[in-house]
Amino acid sequence: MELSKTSMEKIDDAIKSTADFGFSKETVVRVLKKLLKVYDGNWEHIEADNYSVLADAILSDSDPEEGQKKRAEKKNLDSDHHRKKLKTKEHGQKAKSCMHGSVKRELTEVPRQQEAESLEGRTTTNQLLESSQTIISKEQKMKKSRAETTKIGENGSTLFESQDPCTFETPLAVMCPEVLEPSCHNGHEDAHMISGVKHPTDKKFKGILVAHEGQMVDACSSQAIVSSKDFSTNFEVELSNYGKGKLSFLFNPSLANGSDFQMPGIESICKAMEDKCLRTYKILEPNFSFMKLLDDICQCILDLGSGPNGGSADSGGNQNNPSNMQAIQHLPTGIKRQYHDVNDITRGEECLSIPIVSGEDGVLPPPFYYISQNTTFQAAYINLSLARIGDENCCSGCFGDCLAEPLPCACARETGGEFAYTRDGLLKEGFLDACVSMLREPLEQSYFYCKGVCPIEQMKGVNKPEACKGHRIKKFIKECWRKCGCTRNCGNRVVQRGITPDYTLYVCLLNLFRPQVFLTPGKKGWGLRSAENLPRGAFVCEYVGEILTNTELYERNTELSGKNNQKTGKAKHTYPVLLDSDWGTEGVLKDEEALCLDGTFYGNVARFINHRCFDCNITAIPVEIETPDHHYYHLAFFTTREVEPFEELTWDYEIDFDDVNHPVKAFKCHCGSKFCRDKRRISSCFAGDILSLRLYQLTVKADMLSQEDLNLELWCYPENIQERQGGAELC
Ligand SMILES: C[S@@+](CC[C@H](N)C(=O)[O-])C[C@H]1O[C@@H](n2cnc3c(N)ncnc32)[C@H](O)[C@@H]1O
Repeated sequence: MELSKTSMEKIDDAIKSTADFGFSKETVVRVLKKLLKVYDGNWEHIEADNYSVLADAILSDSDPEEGQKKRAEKKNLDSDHHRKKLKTKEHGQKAKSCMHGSVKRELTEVPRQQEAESLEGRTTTNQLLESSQTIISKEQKMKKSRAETTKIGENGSTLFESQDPCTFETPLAVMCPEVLEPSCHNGHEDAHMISGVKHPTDKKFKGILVAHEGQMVDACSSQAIVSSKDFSTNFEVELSNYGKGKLSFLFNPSLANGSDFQMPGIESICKAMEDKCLRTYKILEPNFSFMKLLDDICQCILDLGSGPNGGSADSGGNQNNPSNMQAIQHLPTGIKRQYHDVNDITRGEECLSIPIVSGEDGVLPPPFYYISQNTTFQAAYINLSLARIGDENCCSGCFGDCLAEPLPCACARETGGEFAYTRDGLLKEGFLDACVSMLREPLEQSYFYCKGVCPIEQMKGVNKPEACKGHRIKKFIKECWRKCGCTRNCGNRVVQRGITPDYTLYVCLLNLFRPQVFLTPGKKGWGLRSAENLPRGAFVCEYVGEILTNTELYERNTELSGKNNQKTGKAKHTYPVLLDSDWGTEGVLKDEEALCLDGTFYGNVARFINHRCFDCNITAIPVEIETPDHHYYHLAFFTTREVEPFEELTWDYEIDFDDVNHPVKAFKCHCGSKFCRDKRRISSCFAGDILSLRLYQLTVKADMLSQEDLNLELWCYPENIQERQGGAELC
C-alpha cells in the first residue's frame, strides 16, 4: 500500500518520539503497522499521550522466539520480586532501560493479576517490568507509611530495564536505586523518582535521570559526601552521614553523541553547574555550591513530605522570595568547602597568580567569586553594540600602535587630543595631576546635577528624595577597541589588558605589579599590596564586580543590613562603587541606566583595596572602552606616586562620613591618614581641630606644601595627638 505524505510524516514522528525511549525503527514500524490495523488507520489514539499507546504496544509486542523464554522468566517474576527489588541497582548498572510516564500511569491502574497476564508473551525483559513495579510499589508503600502526601514521582516516570539490548538498542535512562541495608534502612522504603526530573518525551531530555532514595532525616546536616561509583556512567550523592539518603545520577550512554562517553567527575560537574548557575540563574551567594543545591532539594523534599499540611512546610527560607541569594543564605551551613587557594585567589582567572598572605592562624578572607571582568547582575542596561561606536569614537584607519604614530588618532579626542598614556604605558604626568587634583580639590571642580530624581537620593529610600547634591564631572581615558584598526598591543590599550603582565610590552619592565592580598595590621581587615615597587602613573588593576542598577544595590544593601545578615555578619564589608557619570545629560535617567559596581559577591582583587582619606597612593579613573555611553565604564586604578614594595595600596572612597542617611553605613575609618575625614575618629580627640582640618582638606593643595608646612599642619591634627601624648590610641 502506498503511504500518503501525511502518514509518512506521522510515522517519522512516531519513530523519532519513541527513539527517545530506546525503541528501534524496525520495532516501531512493525508495531505501528499492527496498531494502525487495530485502530483502522486512526492516528489519534496512537499519537495520544506522547505515543503512550504505541510505547505500550511495543512493550507488549511479542517476539515468537523469545516468547517462551520470557513467559518462563515471568513465572519467576512474582516469586523473585522482593529479592530482585533489592538488586535493582545492580541490574540497572548493566541494563539498558527506558521509562515512560504514561506507561507507569497505566500500570499503576492495572490490577496486579491483570498486569501479569498482559505481560504474557512480551519481548521486553522481566527486569524492565519488575523495575517499574519496584518503583511503583515503593511509591505506594511510601504513601502509606508516610504522610500520604509525597507527590514525588507522580509526574515522574516509570523505570524500565532491559537486559535485551537487541530489543532496546537505545535505552533512555535508568535510575537504579540502591536499596539500603536493613541496618540503616529504618524501615523506610522511599526510593522514588524526583518529580518531573525528565520526561522522556521532553525534547530537552539529556539521558540523565535523577533519583533519590532513603530517608533523608539528616539531609540538613549532611556533609554531601560524594561517592563516585566505579562505573563510568553513574555517580551518587550521599545525602547523609549515615547513608540514609542518596541521589543517583545515571547516564544513558546511548544518548551521548558517540560511544566514548565517560561520566565526568563530581568535582567537574559541580564546577560546571556552579558556573552555569552564575551565568544563567545569576545566583550570587559566594557560598553557593551545586552540592548544597542538591542537599537543599532533599531538604525540600523532606520538608514537603513531612510538613503538617503535607507540603506546606517551610524549610527555613523565605519561599516567596524570588532572590536566589536570599534563598541560599538559608541553606544549611554544615557543608565545608575550601573557598580560596592561598597561592592564587583568582583561581586562574588572571594570568598571574595573586597569593593570599595570611597570618599565622591561617585565617582567609571570606568567600566570594573571583571574576576578572564585570558581569551584569540583572536589570542593568548596557548597550555594547558596535553600531554605537561612530567614526569619531574609533580609529579604524590606524595600524599597529597608535602611540607610535606622529599624530594622535580619534581615540585621543576624549583626552583633549592627547593620549592619556606614555609609550611606557604609564599615565602622562599632566593627565594624572589633573585627576589627582580633582579628587583633592573638590571645591574647584565642576559638577553636574541630575535633572530628575537623583538615583543616589532615591537610593536612600526616603519618601521624598532630596534634590541632587551634584556629581563631580570626571576625566575619562578612552582606549582603542575593536572597531579600531590598531593591534591589541597598541599603547592606547592598557586597562583592557587587565592585570596580566605582558612581557612583550616595555611597560611591564617598569611596572612589575606583583599583587598580594594580605591581612592589614590595623582594623581594616584584608588589603592589597604589591611585592614590587610601582612607578607613578602605573596601572594597578580595574575595579571589577557585578553591574547593578542603583535600585538593585539599594535592595541588596537593605537585605544585607537585615536581621539575617546581622546574624551572619555579612554586612560587615560591602564593596559598591557608583558609575555616576553623565547622569545629568539625558533628561530623566532611566533606572536601568543608573549603574554601580558591587564586588561583594563577585569581584577581583580591587575589592581588597582599603580606603585612605586624601593622601592615598592610587586613584580611580573612569575608562571608556566598549561604549562611548558614559553610563557604563571601567574604573581603573593608577598610582598617584611611586609606591614602595609591600606598601599597602589605598584609594579614597570619597565617603562622606557625615552623611548619616546614606544606605550604606560608613565604617569607622582607620586609614591612619593625617587628613582623616571621619569625625567620629577625631571628635573625641580634639574637636577644636576639626574645622581647620576640614578647611585644610578643602582648600590646601597638599602637593604644593613644603615638607615644613606639612609637618606644621600635621602637628595640629588630632591624629597626631596620640603621638604627642605618648602613643596611646585615643579614638
Ligand atoms: C572594599 S573593602 C576593602 C577590603 C576589606 N578590608 C576586607 O577585608 O575585605 C571595604 C571595607 O573594608 C573596610 N575598610 C576599608 N578601609 C577602611 C578604613 N580606612 N578604615 C576602616 N575600615 C576600612 C571597611 O569595612 C569597608 O567596608
